[in-house]
Amino acid sequence: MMSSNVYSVARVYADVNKYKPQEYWDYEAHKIEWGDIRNYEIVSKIGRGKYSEVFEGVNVLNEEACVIKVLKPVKMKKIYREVKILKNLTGGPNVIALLDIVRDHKSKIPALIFEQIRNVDFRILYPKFTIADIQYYFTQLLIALDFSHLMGIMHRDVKPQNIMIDPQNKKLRLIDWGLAEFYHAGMDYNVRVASRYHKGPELLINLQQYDYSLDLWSVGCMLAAIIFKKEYFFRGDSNNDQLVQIAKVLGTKDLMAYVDKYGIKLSSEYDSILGNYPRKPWSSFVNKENKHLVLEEVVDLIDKLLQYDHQLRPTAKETLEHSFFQTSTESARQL
Ligand SMILES: Nc1ncnc2c1ncn2[C@@H]1O[C@H](COP(=O)(O)OP(=O)(O)OP(=O)(O)O)[C@@H](O)[C@H]1O
Repeated sequence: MMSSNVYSVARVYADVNKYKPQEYWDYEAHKIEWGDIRNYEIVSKIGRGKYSEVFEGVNVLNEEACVIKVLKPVKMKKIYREVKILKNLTGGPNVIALLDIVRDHKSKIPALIFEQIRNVDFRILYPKFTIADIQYYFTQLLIALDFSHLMGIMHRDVKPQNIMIDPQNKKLRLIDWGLAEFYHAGMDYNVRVASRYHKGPELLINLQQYDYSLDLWSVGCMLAAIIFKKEYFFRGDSNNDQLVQIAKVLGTKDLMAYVDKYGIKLSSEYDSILGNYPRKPWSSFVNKENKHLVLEEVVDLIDKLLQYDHQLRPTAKETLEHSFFQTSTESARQL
């Protein structure tokens, strides 16, 4: 919904959809061209998400492996949105490629056919990362995000589970565009997006005019988790507690300044739980296990990404230009 009170607009790519033809972003008008379901066979089950069941499959025409994402019954509008966004982004760097869309004759249940990535689970992969691996894979992720933002699309669910990495081929693909949305300046968006540990403060304070910078918060959460060797960096046990966990690190004072800057009134549910937390220095997270990863430059980048104020976070492109990605492991200094 377009708001009559515009209080926040993206610093970059704010007008891209304004200059694209309506059929680019008007996903409800999109007509799906259905492929032939007989071209695909299920091989085995890989995963189950909130919105789908995912299988490894094969294209029987060319014997090529693929992934079959069978959608659970949700609003057709959400399916149209995911398909339109995938069609707009397929072929872009490090974005999962949508190969076909089919549906079951009887049930009419749709399935999306994707390229298959030989993913290694992040709980196995990330703990083994060297600084060079972190630089390489975050570069690949940021390239995908900058491309998607340039195309007027926020992902809104960046998290390890949605980043497929095939370490043998050093291939990274950003998947699951099911929560992604077109950005229109001045639009009020639903804050019930992203998964809890990667939700930006804007979502938790109910600031609806958020933008691409939401994805950079999630990137910051992932980077901090890997560098400081925690499975998740902010781990709340409810949405409200998620903001408390953030405030325990970034402090309550800056949170209040953020809320005031955009004229947001904090929900009274926070009154009793937010406390008066001081800012924690990043050095307090350093320990024996992680200190070889905690370089000055990467801490500076984490500090810039994990800012309450979404407008102050670096963009995907600015992040790519950060000195961390120019640092060689030999010359780097630990914090
Ligand atoms: N192209 C792919 N290659 C390899 N594995 C994939 C691919 N696409 C999906 N998967 C696997 O299937 C899981 C679920 O896929 P996806 O995230 O698209 O579905 P979802 O229903 O939206 O999930 P969620 O509810 O977790 O957001 C992924 O986390 C991943 O493990």
